[in-house]
Amino acid sequence: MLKDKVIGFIGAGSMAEAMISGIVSSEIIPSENIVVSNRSNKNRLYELENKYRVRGVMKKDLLIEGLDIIVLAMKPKDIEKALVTLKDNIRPHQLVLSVIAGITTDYLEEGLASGQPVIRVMPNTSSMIGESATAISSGKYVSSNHVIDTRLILETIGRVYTIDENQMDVFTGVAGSGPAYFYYLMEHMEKTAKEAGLDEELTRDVVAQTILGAAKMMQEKQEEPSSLRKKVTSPNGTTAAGLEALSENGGGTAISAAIKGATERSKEISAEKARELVLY
Ligand SMILES: NC(=O)C1=CN([C@@H]2O[C@H](COP(=O)(O)OP(=O)(O)OC[C@H]3O[C@@H](n4cnc5c(N)ncnc54)[C@H](OP(=O)(O)O)[C@@H]3O)[C@@H](O)[C@H]2O)C=CC1
Ligand SMILES: O=C(O)[C@@H]1CCC=N1
Repeated sequence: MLKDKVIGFIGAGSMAEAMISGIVSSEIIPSENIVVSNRSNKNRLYELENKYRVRGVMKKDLLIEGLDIIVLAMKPKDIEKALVTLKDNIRPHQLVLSVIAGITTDYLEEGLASGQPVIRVMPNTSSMIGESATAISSGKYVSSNHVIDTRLILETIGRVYTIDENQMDVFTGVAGSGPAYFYYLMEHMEKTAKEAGLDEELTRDVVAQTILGAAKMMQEKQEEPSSLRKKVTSPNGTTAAGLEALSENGGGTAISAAIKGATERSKEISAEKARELVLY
């Protein structure tokens, strides 16, 4: 039973918190069965303990043996050292979920004891409110029960998609990094509206509600975005003028470039790590 399992987050940053927040509010795993750890920032562990009633433990005191599910939630640069410690303590039945961008299941399987079940996961920070778009790809040693448990956990933080691992880089570019593009867009919408005299508090709400409404229209009406866009755009109207300015200023190209840039960075991290493995 999932509620009897102990889940340990190695890494106590924004992504770990976003996932913990979603999991704790769903009560699928009791908060006393959730452990979170880092290497140096004790205050951060106190903060998470107080907010979510989980257990905060410094890395050196973390009993890996006591965990059923281990979530790797550190930056890519820190994974190599983390694997060295894990390899000595991990047991074959323990399931490893990695949310680290660019880190492949091959890399993790290589770095851990042979036959370790590993699932690569790409959530986003909307996990915090149960609205993540999360992808999963299984490694070679994962059973169907591992996938069932993983999906049950991740469904508490939003929608879950099973994809081939070769699509993980672009998924990361679209959905892992995606919220940041919308925040950037919102920053610019807010700034421009404020400069034109719209009330600041009102603007914040209006911008968020406009994006939320557009996203829900896509989900609920199951219509192509281009078709929805056309319905907003009256001939010779305000939207046509707005879209023309957007296109003239490289709006579409900029969005594609953002996704391609993030996708390439994910591929680059995988390649860097694969090279390190060869040298090791
Ligand atoms: N933020 C996001 O939107 C998303 C992030 N991700 C992925 O999640 C991962 C974490 O990102 P994010 O939360 O933003 O990063 P943060 O920098 O906020 O957090 C990283 C955490 O890892 C800890 N850490 C590093 N090495 C170790 C170790 N060996 N043992 C225990 N703790 C360790 C750090 O604390 P200390 O230094 O004290 O050890 C820190 O708490 C990244 O790999 C990223 O690719 C994936 C999807 C979305
Ligand atoms: O910026 C990053 O590398 C991480 C991965 C996806 C979102 N944040």
